[in-house]
Amino acid sequence: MTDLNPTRAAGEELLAAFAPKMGRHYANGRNTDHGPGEHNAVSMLSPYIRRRLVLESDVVAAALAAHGPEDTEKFVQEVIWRGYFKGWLERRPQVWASYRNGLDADLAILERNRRLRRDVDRAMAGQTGLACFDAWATELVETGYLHNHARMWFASIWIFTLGLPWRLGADFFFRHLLDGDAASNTLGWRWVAGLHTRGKPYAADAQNIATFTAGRFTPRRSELAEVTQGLEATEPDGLPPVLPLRPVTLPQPGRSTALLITDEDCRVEDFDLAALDIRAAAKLMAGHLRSPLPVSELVLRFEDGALADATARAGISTVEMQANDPVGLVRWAAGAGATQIVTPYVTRGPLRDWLDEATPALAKEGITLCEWQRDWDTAIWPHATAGFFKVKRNIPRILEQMSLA
Ligand SMILES: Cc1cc2nc3c(=O)[nH]c(=O)nc-3n(C[C@H](O)[C@H](O)[C@H](O)COP(=O)(O)OP(=O)(O)OC[C@H]3O[C@@H](n4cnc5c(N)ncnc54)[C@H](O)[C@@H]3O)c2cc1C
Repeated sequence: MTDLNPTRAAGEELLAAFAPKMGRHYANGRNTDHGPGEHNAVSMLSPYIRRRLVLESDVVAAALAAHGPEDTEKFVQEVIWRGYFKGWLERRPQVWASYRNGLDADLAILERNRRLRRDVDRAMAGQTGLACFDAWATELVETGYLHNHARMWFASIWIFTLGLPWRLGADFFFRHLLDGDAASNTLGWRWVAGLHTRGKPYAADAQNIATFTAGRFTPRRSELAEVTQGLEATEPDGLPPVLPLRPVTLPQPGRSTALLITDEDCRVEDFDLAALDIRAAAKLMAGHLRSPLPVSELVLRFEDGALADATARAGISTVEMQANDPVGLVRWAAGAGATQIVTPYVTRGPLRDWLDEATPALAKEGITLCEWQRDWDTAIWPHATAGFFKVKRNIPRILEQMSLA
């Protein structure tokens, strides 16, 4: 994974190479984790899709063109899971806020509790003595990727066998995954913990691990906790209510504009740049916001490369900006005489939090934050109010809306 090139061209090459496998090959083989360097039954497109170097709609179109709707059902569903999770978090932003607050509290406890500190450090260093878990911790740190099944097993063992706080595990993932995404990661962990589909925690099973690692790992049953209950009791009030989608201010043609390119969406060339009076443009490095702890160099380098590639494709010269003090954003835009900052829609997560912090200061300067939205998101998000089933039921309609059916 470390040799992945963070460009649209490299993502599209990977997409073309995997397209022949998006049908039955994927459906039959996707659950097996063959280990680092051998992840051939899954696409490994996630770092590209996460940054929209490759679009979900292009991935789905390639699958359908190569195999037709029946054979690609599973693959298309998996791609749509991402949109489901993103929409779900857009509609329940309280869950993101409580994750971040809870993480701060967990990190404060870690400072005081030496035993917990030792156990968490051992888990992250791959030194628990449980061979499969230790190998996945090492793979994650060294490559920035884990197979989906390994993510499920790892999270389950972290929570139920090692008894460690789930948010510290989610944070460990978020700091190291090249595809790290606030929605997929937070909700993936919550799902394993039994907090998303409440009362249905995911149990890592010894036989299942042996089967789906093709015998690379054969943990004993006694080494893994028997999971009888999830973490629902830690959230006795249940899930917060579904909120309406955040209203979006669209860019206005002709207004003096500061263009912001972030790794939320690295294909600004898809939008109508020519309609804008662009006075300044910046690529914003925000990967370090993922966590209060240091974020992996692999992640930061991938972001840097993706932003350089995005800027080159947009054909616009940019300054580089670090997402530090949000007032810096205001100064930059005001200094360029901009009355609107334009960027592709920024979903719930660390970058959104940072932009929200800047919003009052922007308003004081008379600068509006405007966003472009993608049809893919607007097609899925209205259905992302409950379980995945509701979205799944609507997949034919979503594909039709996207002219993909
Ligand atoms: C605890 C946990 C944490 C996770 N954290 C992240 C994360 O931070 N970022 C992330 O992109 N995915 C996350 N996932 C989902 C999934 O594991 C990855 O998207 C997938 O493993 C990426 O590998 P791939 O590109 O080879 O997937 P493929 O199987 O080839 O799937 C194609 C694409 O579909 C999407 N996708 C597939 N499965 C899922 C899923 N279960 N949920 C959401 N999208 C999916 C991804 O964009 C992926 O690139 C997490 C899952 C779990 C259980």
